[in-house]
Amino acid sequence: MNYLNPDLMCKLADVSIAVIGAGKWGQALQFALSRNVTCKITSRHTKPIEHFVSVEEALNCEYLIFALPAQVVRGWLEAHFTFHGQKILVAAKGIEQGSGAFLNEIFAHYVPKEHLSFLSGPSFASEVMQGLPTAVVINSSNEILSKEFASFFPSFMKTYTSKDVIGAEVCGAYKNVLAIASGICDGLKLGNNARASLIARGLVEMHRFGKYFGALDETFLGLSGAGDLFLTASSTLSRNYRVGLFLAEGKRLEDILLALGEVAEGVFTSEAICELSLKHTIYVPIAHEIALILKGKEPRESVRDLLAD
Ligand SMILES: NC(=O)C1=CN([C@@H]2O[C@H](COP(=O)(O)OP(=O)(O)OC[C@H]3O[C@@H](n4cnc5c(N)ncnc54)[C@H](O)[C@@H]3O)[C@@H](O)[C@H]2O)C=CC1
Ligand SMILES: O=C(CO)COP(=O)(O)O
Repeated sequence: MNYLNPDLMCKLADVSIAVIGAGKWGQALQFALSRNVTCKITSRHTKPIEHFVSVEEALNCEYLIFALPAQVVRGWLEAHFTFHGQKILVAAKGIEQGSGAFLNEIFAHYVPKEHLSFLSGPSFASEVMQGLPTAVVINSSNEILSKEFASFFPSFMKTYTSKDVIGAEVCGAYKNVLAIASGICDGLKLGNNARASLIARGLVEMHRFGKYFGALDETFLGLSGAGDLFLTASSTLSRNYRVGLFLAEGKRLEDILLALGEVAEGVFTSEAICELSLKHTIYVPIAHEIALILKGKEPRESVRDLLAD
């Protein structure tokens, strides 16, 4: 039961909101928000979900939550989206392959900054679907927008707000690559010392990368950075961690992704990070080795190279 004040409860009754993307995260967000508001949802394929609507009907809502894989966001916006004042919460985590574009840069072509916010923090969809305690951050240059979206979330999801959009984006995207690395470490049975060292050095690397783009130090110490990294790099609930496990076992990436049946954003973001690090001369040894492993390098060779580095 959510004990919101009566005034807010009245306002919530009138909220017009839709989730774009009915994958694991989209459905989990709809489930959570439905504690407080009537939340519509849409997807490219019709699904037997309550309040499932057409893309057109969803886009007519005042508040939109984008839970699409990061690599398809630009194409989806180009094909479907016209701005007419909607307020946006981007729930995807990733950096676009090829362009190296952050999601805030992609959305900026379609939506003014003051209508844009970004969701970050340690939040497995499967645990949100169970109503387990979760803490997330809503990041926007427009604090009023962040607080509006925060007011829609149920009491089991504690929401913080921050203005460090780029920091949240870097953390959400980079931790997926580090989760693959952690899965490889465990798949090779290198031990707890190795995994802890890898995660710690990964945090340093993610911070170095983020600082280049103007991210704030505290973001890396909080829920968006350390929180989401510790979660994703230490659990088989993480798709990215599982990709790492299976790579260490010698499975082919195509077979891993086919069997996974869900997106593993780190596979695509690792290449984007390497493209950006090359362009801006940023030292990213772990992300570099993950990109090489995804292209076929032997994981044990990468471990030797990282230890020798
Ligand atoms: N699953 C989780 O625990 C969390 C996921 N996220 C992020 O949310 C985003 C979505 O992830 P999930 O929902 O877990 O992935 P998913 O693999 O469960 O679902 C992806 C959805 O996108 C749809 N899709 C794929 N290509 C499309 C296209 N070209 N056009 C339209 N729809 C398309 C698929 O049909 C599917 O419904 C990712 O960026 C992920 O990192 C963030 C936090 C938690
Ligand atoms: O972002 C997530 C948890 O915060 C989900 O991680 P995976 O995409 O690795 O499952």
